[in-house]
Amino acid sequence: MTTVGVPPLPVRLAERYGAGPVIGRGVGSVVFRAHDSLLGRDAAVKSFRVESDPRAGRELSLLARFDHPGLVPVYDVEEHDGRAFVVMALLDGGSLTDRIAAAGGGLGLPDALRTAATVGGALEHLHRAGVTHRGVGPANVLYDLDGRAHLSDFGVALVADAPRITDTGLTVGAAPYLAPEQVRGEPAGPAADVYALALVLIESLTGRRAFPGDPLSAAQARLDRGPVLPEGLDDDLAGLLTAMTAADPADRPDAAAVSAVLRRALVAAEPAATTVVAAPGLTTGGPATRVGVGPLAVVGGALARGGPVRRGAPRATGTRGVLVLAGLAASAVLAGTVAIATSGPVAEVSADDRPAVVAGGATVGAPDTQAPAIVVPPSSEPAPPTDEPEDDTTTARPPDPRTVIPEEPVRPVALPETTRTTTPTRTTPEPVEEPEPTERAEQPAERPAVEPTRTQRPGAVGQVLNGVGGLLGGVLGGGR
Ligand SMILES: Nc1ncnc2c1ncn2[C@@H]1O[C@H](COP(=O)(O)OP(=O)(O)OP(=O)(O)O)[C@@H](O)[C@H]1O
Repeated sequence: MTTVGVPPLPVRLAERYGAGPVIGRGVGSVVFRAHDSLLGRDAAVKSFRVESDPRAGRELSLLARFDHPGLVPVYDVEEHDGRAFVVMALLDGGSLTDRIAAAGGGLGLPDALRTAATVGGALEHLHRAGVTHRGVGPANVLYDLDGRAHLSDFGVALVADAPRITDTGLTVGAAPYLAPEQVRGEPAGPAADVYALALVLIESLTGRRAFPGDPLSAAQARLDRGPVLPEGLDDDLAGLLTAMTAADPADRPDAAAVSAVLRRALVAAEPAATTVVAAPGLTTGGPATRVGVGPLAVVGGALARGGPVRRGAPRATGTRGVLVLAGLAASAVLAGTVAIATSGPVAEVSADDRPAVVAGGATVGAPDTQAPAIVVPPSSEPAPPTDEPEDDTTTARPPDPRTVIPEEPVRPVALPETTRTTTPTRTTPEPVEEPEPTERAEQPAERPAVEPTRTQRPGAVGQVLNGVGGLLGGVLGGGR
């Protein structure tokens, strides 16, 4: 068995785990297969560099305390010689990225909701423990062989919370899923995870990024407007996605409220899967039919019934946004990942406008008070594609036994006052027939179901982007 590129396991782990081949690589990390000789099962080991610091070990040991069905189970951890080793369950079912790619035009509504509800529950668990994930994205949603979704990489988020460990090569956010406040370089709390989950759900439903295009224009777009929602969504789901992607993090529902609504939407959608074929962009095929999730009884302006939500309200862009985006450009964010890394000077900024991009490419200070650092990742080889069974969501089938059916009656979900008073802005006339795409970058295989009609104005950020765009050439990838 070849173990090329696998860092040597610390003695204690080596006594129990036999290292196997590399499964994949992230930004500054390697994941490899291992065999647990004690329990006679395979596992996955993720290794990444951390400060050689007693705190690293202590922070890592907290990982194994997280126990939630929506999180990747962590079996063991150790810090040795400046490297962290996280032994976790081997999830051989591929990632949500793989599933979306295999489905071609988006997952069916039940499948998309099931995954989103699971991730929402995992986020609720993490947030209650005071941990913000900061890396929510399809690549970090892994499936076991029974098809259950698990949010991975939460350990990295935890370790990244330790200021002294943050100076190392840890990923703190996947560019395509960053919330506006992260793009602007403002503190990123749990609301950023909620925002990212909304983008993940939209992508799951449509098969396309909510903000397509290269990382720079995608970053700029989310400062200007909300995402375009999939066509045919029930008003409740559209309202939920609108609330989750509110420009102001304080206006977003928390993960608990989100997962409650998603679970109920899933319960309503499951039986529908036996009879309803969704509209284009929501399933892999079939005649267009409106997709509903049933009466969710969600209160609050953004979530209440009352007409489909199509947003696109212009958003103010501050100086920080300019600086962070400039950092994004200048640092050539390979594979669309915004990362803290160990090498490469990037940019220097004033303390007043600190987007957490500092010379040397490392971030200083607690991530909760800093923006993602922008650097060239030391290693970002794409993980090999994983064979993933394609979901046939158009096939009639009984309700999925994995669905969590809440026993309590449907209850209103309280949202922040500010959310309730949010007035969604329509940007798309209804009904939409054969809309002409307005965003041409990163062309999807098929025409988006709904396109914004608002023309983006470059503004300050755009000017910066225009200025640095030439430097980038074809370096920037599409992100994870
Ligand atoms: N528990 C696991 N079981 C099976 N495969 C895994 C597991 N954890 C990660 N992988 C796979 O290993 C590869 C690298 O994962 P890793 O978490 O290091 O990178 P990433 O999440 O893509 O990026 P980053 O860590 O930089 O955010 C990915 O293809 C991922 O699907």
